[in-house]
Amino acid sequence: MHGVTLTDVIKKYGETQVIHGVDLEIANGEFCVFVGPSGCGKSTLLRMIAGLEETTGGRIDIAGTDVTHEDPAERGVAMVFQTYALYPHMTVEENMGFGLKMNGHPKAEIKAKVAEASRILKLDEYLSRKPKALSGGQRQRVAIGRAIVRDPDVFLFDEPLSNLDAELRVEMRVEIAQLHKTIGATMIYVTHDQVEAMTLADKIVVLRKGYIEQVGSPLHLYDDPDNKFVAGFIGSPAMNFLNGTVTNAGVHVPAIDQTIPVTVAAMPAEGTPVTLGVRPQDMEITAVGPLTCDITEHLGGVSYLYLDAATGERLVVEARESGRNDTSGTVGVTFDPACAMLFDATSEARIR
Ligand SMILES: Nc1ncnc2c1ncn2[C@@H]1O[C@H](COP(=O)(O)OP(=O)(O)OP(=O)(O)O)[C@@H](O)[C@H]1O
Repeated sequence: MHGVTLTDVIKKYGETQVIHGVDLEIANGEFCVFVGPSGCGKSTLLRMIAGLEETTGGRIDIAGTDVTHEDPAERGVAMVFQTYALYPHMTVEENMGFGLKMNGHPKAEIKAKVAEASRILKLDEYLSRKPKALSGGQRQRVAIGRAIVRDPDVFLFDEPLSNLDAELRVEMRVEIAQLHKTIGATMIYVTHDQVEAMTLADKIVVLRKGYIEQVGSPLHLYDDPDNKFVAGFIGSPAMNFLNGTVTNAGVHVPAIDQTIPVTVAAMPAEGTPVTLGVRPQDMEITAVGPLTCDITEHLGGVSYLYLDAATGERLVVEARESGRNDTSGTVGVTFDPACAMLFDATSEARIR
């Protein structure tokens, strides 16, 4: 396999360990997204693959070669950063070709490679402009172009869209997906935006506190999360979690004053506290129940209803916009018990 392999990779800053023995295989040509909350170690792991951070323990292989202690330039990777770091006094064309020029590549070859990158990224009409005469999205395309001309085995992206406004983010997200389709290279992409992760990734790696929580395709993580953390992180709005207790009829959930006939193979003993998880999309509002509607957000096609329970727990329900989501007074919720997931109240592991 000629992708990227991490074997028991560890990072320490002095006495502080921030990456705790990560094992991961990224196949050749795969689009892999590292996702997780701030401080979970995504950027550190990416920078270790790039060779910008020293690896304290374990091994990193790229394209079949152990690169753990190689210089960044020897690894066959190209990185695109959040800040584009373009040279302000150079044109787009010069910016894209600069790395190759420094490495002594012949002029004709540089011109051809820049032309090819410019064609892929639709930058032809901007080649003679300076960065200050470009929009944020165009600048980021130049930064990507600078990576493309180096023809790397692996592209590394560190939150490349986080400086762009919402509309441009969506546009560039689609362009990056197209780029991956066009050139088919292995790409590793760091973001804390789960929508970016869901839409771009072949494979998502969910990180938390320097550990991998779960690895899988976007839909696999959405449909079959291993624990409450992954279930809550993947999916928007986030999954609802409610406290419950196992009874002989299923799981009693005080917040909604219902016993849900959940069937899992490994049902804990009666009386065991558990957490019940149901996605906002899987719930429906009913006319009668113990929940108070706090706020309704109308998004056009759908609306989100924020409900308060007497237990202090909150729920979000996604409703199809009908123009008559009358939510004055109290309401209830209903859902197919087959949609509900159960988690251990203490360890937060999924109970299947
Ligand atoms: N030079 C350093 N010295 C000590 N600790 C560090 C250093 N750099 C990063 N860390 C710690 O390593 C952990 C991982 O940081 P990292 O930047 O990789 O997180 P991240 O997931 O990329 O977060 P963010 O989304 O906020 O960028 C954090 O707890 C951070 O405080």
